[in-house]
Amino acid sequence: MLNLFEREKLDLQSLSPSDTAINVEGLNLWFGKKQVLNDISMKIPKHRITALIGQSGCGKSTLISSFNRMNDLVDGCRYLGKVEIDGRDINHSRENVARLRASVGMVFQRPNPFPMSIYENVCYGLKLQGMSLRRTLDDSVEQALRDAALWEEVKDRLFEPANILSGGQQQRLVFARALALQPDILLLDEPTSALDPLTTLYIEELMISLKKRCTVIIVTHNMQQAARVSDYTAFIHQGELIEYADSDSLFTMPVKKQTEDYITGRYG
Ligand SMILES: Nc1ncnc2c1ncn2[C@@H]1O[C@H](COP(=O)(O)OP(=O)(O)OP(=O)(O)O)[C@@H](O)[C@H]1O
Repeated sequence: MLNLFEREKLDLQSLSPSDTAINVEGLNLWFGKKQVLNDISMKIPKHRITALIGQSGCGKSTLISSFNRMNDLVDGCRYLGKVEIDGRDINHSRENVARLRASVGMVFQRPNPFPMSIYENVCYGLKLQGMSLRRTLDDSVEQALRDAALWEEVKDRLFEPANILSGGQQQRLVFARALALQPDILLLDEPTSALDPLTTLYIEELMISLKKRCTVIIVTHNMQQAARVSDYTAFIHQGELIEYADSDSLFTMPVKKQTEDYITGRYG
């Protein structure tokens, strides 16, 4: 059931620009004096799910946060190297960061609905973008909630506070909030680690269905999850990209010993 959108394997080394969602070239990143990312180069394919795995503190969240410049919010952060989206260097001083963050959405580990109604949560970003027509907002909210598989559960209480929802419902609400902006890329930072197994399955199916319309990048500590949902997996160790391959190969025939040790639970 989960492999509905299986496609041919792409050669990650020679991805064409039209197949590339994000092109990372020689990315180094420091928080103060501490180097957290070390010369990372990788091309992330469009309309696929790419998983980032690795020990706690290896730099996974920092790496995905460099895809929508969330690290800009951290004092003392500096970087060298390139992150290109649609051929644009997103770190260029002329980059419109608000527009970047709308097209590269992010969902975090813990559901973080805003302290407002379910409806207002979903249309928050749309209103910021200037959408004000009630009818258009209503349609967008309904569509985003349907896309996040939450509509049926909330359609009769859209104007109630979002915090009355269960944890799993709140996480789907956060997905709806990101999806309402029709992102090209969705960054998911351990999106199911606070959820029960059934809701996790729900969210995994949602991720797979999202591939049709956007590129999904997921940070996960759950190896089974990475193997189940992702097309490609990158293993990161102490800020370095150790191995990056299609998930079938990486999980069944890892090339590097460090990858094998990690996926077999010998460390981490
Ligand atoms: N805001 C920050 N200021 C300073 N150091 C930071 C900051 N955020 C992260 N770091 C450090 O950068 C390194 C990488 O952290 P990061 O959160 O990217 O790792 P991770 O692989 O996502 O870890 P986890 O799996 O535990 O979430 C860690 O050593 C962490 O302490």
